[in-house]
Amino acid sequence: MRIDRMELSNYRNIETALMYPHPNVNVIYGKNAQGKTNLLESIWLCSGNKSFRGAKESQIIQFDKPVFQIQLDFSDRERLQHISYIAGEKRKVLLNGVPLKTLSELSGEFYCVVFNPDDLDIVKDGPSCRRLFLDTAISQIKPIYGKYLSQYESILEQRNVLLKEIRKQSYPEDMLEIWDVQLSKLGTILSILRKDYLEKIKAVGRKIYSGFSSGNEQIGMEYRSTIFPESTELKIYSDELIEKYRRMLEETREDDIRLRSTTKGIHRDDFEIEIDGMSAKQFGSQGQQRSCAITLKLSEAALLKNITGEDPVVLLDDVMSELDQQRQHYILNKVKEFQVFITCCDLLSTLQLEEGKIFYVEDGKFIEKSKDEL
Ligand SMILES: Nc1ncnc2c1ncn2[C@@H]1O[C@H](COP(=O)(O)OP(=O)(O)OP(=O)(O)O)[C@@H](O)[C@H]1O
Repeated sequence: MRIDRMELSNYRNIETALMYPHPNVNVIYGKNAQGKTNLLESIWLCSGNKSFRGAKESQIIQFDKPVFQIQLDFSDRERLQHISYIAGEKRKVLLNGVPLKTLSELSGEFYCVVFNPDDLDIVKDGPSCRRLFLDTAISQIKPIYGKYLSQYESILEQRNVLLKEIRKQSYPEDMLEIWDVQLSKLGTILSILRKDYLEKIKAVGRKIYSGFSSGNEQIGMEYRSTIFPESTELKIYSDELIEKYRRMLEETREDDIRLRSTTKGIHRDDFEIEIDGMSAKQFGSQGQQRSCAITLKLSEAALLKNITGEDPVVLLDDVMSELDQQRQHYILNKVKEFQVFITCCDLLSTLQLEEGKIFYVEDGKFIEKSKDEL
C-alpha cells in the first residue's frame, strides 16, 4: 500500500500542503512544533482510527477555520483509490467518490501502523500497556477477537460488582459460578489467541531486532499468563483448558471477595520482552528499549501484511532520538518492504538517508529537499 499523493488544508498548523511521497522512505525533517506529527496524524486518520493523540476533530481544524480536508490518493495491490476526508460541523468521508456511513469503513481499505513516543510505554510501563498493544494489534487482523474481548470485559465487570455484593453479604457466593464459566470460556480463547500472536511477533521481531543491533543482540518475548503458568499449553481450545481456568477462579475466590476484584485472568496477564535473556524493562538502555518498541511496531506491520496481503503504511514519529548511528541507519535504509514516513529533528540523522525523499517542514509548510540543499 502506497500513498501516491496527498493534499491537506486547514489541518492544525498546515494551511495547505501538497506532497508526492516516495514509495519507500520519506523523512519529514524540521524543528520542534513545525507540523511533522500533524502530517502523520492526518495519514493515520485515513486508516479509520481516531487521532493517536486523542484529539477530537474539532481540535484538529485550524484555529478560526470552518473545516479541515485531507485528500489521499493511494494504491494497493489491485487499484488506485482515493479518500476524501472533510470534517467541520459535520464529517464527510468519501472512498472513491462513495460516501461512507462510518469512519471504521476505512479500516479495511487503508492500513497503517504508527509508532509514537508514547509507545515506549509498551516496554517501559506496566502490563496494561502491553495488553493494549496485543489487544489492538490482534483486533485489527481478527475482528472476532475484539468482540470476545468486549464480552469478557463486560462479564468481568458484572463479576466484580457481584464480588462487592457478596462481600456485603447481600448475595451467596455460589452466584459467581455462572460468571466463572463464561469468563473461563472467553478467557481461554483470548489467552490462546494472544499467545499465538505473540509467537508470530517473536519470530518476525527476532529478524528485525537483529538488523537493528547488527546481529549483536537477540530479542525474546514470553507470554505470562496468570492462569496458565506453562504458557506452552496454550495451543488448542479444549474443555480441559477451560476447566483449568474455571478452577483457578474458584481457588482465588476467597481473595477475590476480600479484594472485591477478580485477581486472575487475562485482564492481569502480561508479556515479557527480553534482550539476550534479560528483561528489557529492568535492564535495557534507552536505545535498546526504543529499539524493542519499534521492533514490535514493525513486526505488527509485517504480520498485517502476511494476513491481509497488503503492506501497511508505517508512520514513525520521533524514532531517531536515543538511537546510535547504526540503528538510525537501519531504520532509514533497511525497512524497505513498506512505505515509511519518519519524522526527525536532527539533520545528521536525515543525512544518512540513502534512497527516498526528504521533506523539510517549517511553520506548516512542506518543501521537498535534496540532501545537498539541507
Ligand atoms: N488546531 C490547530 N490549529 C493551528 N495550529 C495548531 C492546531 N493544533 C496544533 N497546532 C500547532 O501545531 C504545532 C505542532 O505541530 P506538531 O505537533 O506537528 O509539531 P512537530 O513538528 O511534530 O514537533 P516536535 O518535533 O516538537 O514533536 C504547534 O505549533 C501547535 O500550536
